[in-house]
Amino acid sequence: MAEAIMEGVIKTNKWQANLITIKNRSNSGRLKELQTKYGVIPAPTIKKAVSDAEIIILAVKPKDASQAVKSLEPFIQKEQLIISVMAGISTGTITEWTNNENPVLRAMPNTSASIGYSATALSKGISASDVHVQKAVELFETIGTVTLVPEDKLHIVTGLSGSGPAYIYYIAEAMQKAAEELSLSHEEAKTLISQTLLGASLMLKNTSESPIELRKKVTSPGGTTEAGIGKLDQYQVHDAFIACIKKAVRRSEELGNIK
Ligand SMILES: NC(=O)C1=CN([C@@H]2O[C@H](COP(=O)(O)OP(=O)(O)OC[C@H]3O[C@@H](n4cnc5c(N)ncnc54)[C@H](OP(=O)(O)O)[C@@H]3O)[C@@H](O)[C@H]2O)C=CC1
Ligand SMILES: O=C(O)[C@@H]1CCC=N1
Repeated sequence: MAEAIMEGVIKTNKWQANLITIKNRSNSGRLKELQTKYGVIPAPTIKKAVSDAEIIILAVKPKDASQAVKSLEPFIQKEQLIISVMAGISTGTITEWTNNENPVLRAMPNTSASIGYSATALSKGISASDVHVQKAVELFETIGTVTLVPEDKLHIVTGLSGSGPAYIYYIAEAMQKAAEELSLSHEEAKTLISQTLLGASLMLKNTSESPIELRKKVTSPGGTTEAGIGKLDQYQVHDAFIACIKKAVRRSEELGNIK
């Protein structure tokens, strides 16, 4: 996720790559690769990574979060803005782990950040001000849209739009498999599927019509769409998607209980 954010941000030319410092746990080859690809600067130590930063972005897996965030504690300076993209983990927990009163915000972007199309939601912790929120909005608007939500809604956002690209890729995988089984070439199928998803997405975004209205327009009585959707209904795909999102939301809540 950190790569998707840095790729998107650098592409806009609003943020210089050589002002972005990166640090991971142990994979130095990966840091070198990112340096070569984007011109960002690997930090040899956590101290170096943190000390001069205006904004610290936390993007480790929730299972590693406690150890990673606590390791920053000795080096964090007053006024540094901390932004976490970690699923589930609250601003309150991050404040506890860093043992200071620094402003903490949470962002839930998605991997479409790498091409400037993230749907990011932002929430602020109690020590963050509107000025901090504005700074984060400016940052995340370089990689897509930003929606401000109260922190207790971030679990929902995580299950919906944080994980969301994967649900769409799951559908795309099935469409691709069907097309190839039915003898379209890989490239023919890919072009048709990606443009279909893009067009449908732009229709949702740019018209005032609801998904159900748009779907009805495609569905001629007695036609192919009706036959196809009948099969989806038979497999209860609609209900399965609702269950999928609710399950992902619950998982975000569980991740938030990590100590
Ligand atoms: N992937 C996604 O679509 C999204 C992910 N997120 C959130 O982003 C976070 C990262 O997810 P993702 O990018 O998929 O995970 P990755 O496994 O790809 O990246 C995690 C990174 O954390 C580093 N790391 C682990 N422990 C430490 C530590 N103690 N100190 C410094 N660095 C450490 C790892 O370094 P090393 O490789 O050296 O171990 C690795 O570079 C998660 O919290 C997730 O919830 C949010 C929105 C979307
Ligand atoms: O799968 C995950 O836990 C992360 C959070 C949202 C998307 N990926």
